[in-house]
Amino acid sequence: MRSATTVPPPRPDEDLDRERSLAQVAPSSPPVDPAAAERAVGQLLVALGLDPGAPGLQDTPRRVARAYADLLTPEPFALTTFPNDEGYDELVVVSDIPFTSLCEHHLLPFSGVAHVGYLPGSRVVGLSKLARVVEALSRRPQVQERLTCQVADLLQEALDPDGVGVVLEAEHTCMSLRGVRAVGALTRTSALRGRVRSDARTRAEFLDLARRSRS
Ligand SMILES: Nc1nc2c(ncn2[C@@H]2O[C@H](COP(=O)(O)OP(=O)(O)OP(=O)(O)O)[C@@H](O)[C@H]2O)c(=O)[nH]1
Ligand SMILES: [Zn+2]
Repeated sequence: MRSATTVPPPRPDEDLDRERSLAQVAPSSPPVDPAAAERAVGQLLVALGLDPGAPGLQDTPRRVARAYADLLTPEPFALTTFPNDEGYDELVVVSDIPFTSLCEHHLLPFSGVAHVGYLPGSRVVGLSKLARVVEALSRRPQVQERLTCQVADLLQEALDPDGVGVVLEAEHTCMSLRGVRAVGALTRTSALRGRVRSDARTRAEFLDLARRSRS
């Protein structure tokens, strides 16, 4: 049986608990105010010594406001799960999930790939939803460590699997385009939960699968 909102086993009060925990980990942010954002970008141009009336810059406030609205607006989705009828009890790993997030210190993008795996309990999750979780949590001001933990915690809470593993590899443009200008420097973070963390064999297997990714 397909389920778009809940994870087993079905206990009457449990569905509500899980939905609540999902909302806590991934709360929807207030909507962007496009007109206010556009005005603010216009003021920023002036403060930076630029002429917002110059031919090439006339539409820039609107474009920049829309670009940031895009980067900060996650696409809603349902975390569809299915009963684990086959009793599948090995790791499921989706690797090389591309993502882009916004560094909360500079509001510059950091981007790379995520490797997300879990050890199923009584339900399995739709594979695309692993990528959607990464995407949804990326579209907010972040630091890479928090994003990594939020992906792991959301899956652990919503799916109640035997374990979760998340590895993120990203390049931060705040560190490559400006400042120290360390072009190509890659930051790797990981968050392991349940048996993926506590069981040495499972942990090693997950990290090996994540390492064997294309990147
Ligand atoms: N831990 C962590 N640090 C980050 C992340 N994104 C950016 N930073 C760092 O946040 C720090 C902010 O440091 P500040 O000294 O306040 O800012 P800054 O003067 O612009 O620093 P520089 O980048 O060194 O020029 C920098 O070291 C960034 O590299 C992240 O995802 N995780
Ligand atoms: Zn930054």
